[in-house]
Amino acid sequence: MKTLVVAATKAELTFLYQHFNLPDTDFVESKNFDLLITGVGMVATAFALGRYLSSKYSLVVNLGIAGSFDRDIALGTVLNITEDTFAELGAENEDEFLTIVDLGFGENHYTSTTAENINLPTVSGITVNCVTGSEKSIKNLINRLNPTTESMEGAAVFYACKQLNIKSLQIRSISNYVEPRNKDNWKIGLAIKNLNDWAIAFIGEMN
Ligand SMILES: O=C(O)c1cccc(C(=O)CC[C@H]2O[C@@H](n3cnc4c(=O)[nH]cnc43)[C@H](O)[C@@H]2O)c1
Repeated sequence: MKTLVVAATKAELTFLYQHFNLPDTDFVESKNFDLLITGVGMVATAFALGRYLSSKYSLVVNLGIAGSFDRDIALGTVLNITEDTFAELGAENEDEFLTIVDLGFGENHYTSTTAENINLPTVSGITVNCVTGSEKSIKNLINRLNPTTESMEGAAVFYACKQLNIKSLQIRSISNYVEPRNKDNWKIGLAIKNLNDWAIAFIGEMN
C-alpha cells in the first residue's frame, strides 16, 4: 500500500520535487509514494482526488501553506491540522449563519485519521473558497468556529479520504496571518522551505 502526497500547487512542493528528482508533472508515481497536484481550492481538489484516489493508498498526506488567525504562531511554523471545517457551507439568515448540519444536509467538520505519531503542534483549521481579508469576517469566523488556520483545500482532502476510508494527514506551514490582504507581509518562501524540510524527512522515515 502506498502514500499519496497531495498539494494545491507545484510551487508548494518545490524542494520535494528537487530532492526526489521527480518529473515536472501534476501526477507522479514513484516507488514509495505518489504525488498529486490538484490546483487551488476545494473544487479542484475534489475533482483531482475523484480521479486519482483509490484503495491502493493507505495514507493521504495533504501538504501546503496556510494562513494563521493566531499571531502567537510564528510565520514558517509547520503544524499538524487535525480538524478542519468547511466554513462557508450553509446558509445566511440575516446575520445568523446556518451550517449544512443545521440545514440537515450532512457534515461540515472533518478530522485527520492517521495513527502515525506526528511530532508537530496540532491545531484546528477552516477551509474557504475566499481567503478571509476583512476585520468583520475575521471576527465572525473566530466567534463561530475559533479556527487557528485557514486553507482552501484541507477539509476537501479529509472529506474524500473519509468517503474511501483512507487514513489522512494535513500538514501546513504558516505563510501569513489572516488579515486585510497585504501580500508584502506573506513569508511564502520560508513557509515552503520549512514545509518541504518536514515532508522530505517524513517521506524518508516512511521508507
Ligand atoms: O505567490 C507565490 O509565490 C506563491 C507560491 C506558492 C503558493 C502560493 C499560494 O498562494 C498558494 C495558495 C494556497 O495557499 C493556501 N493559503 C495560504 N494562505 C492562506 C490564507 O490566508 N487563507 C486561505 N488559504 C491560504 C491555500 O490553501 C491556497 O491553496 C503563492
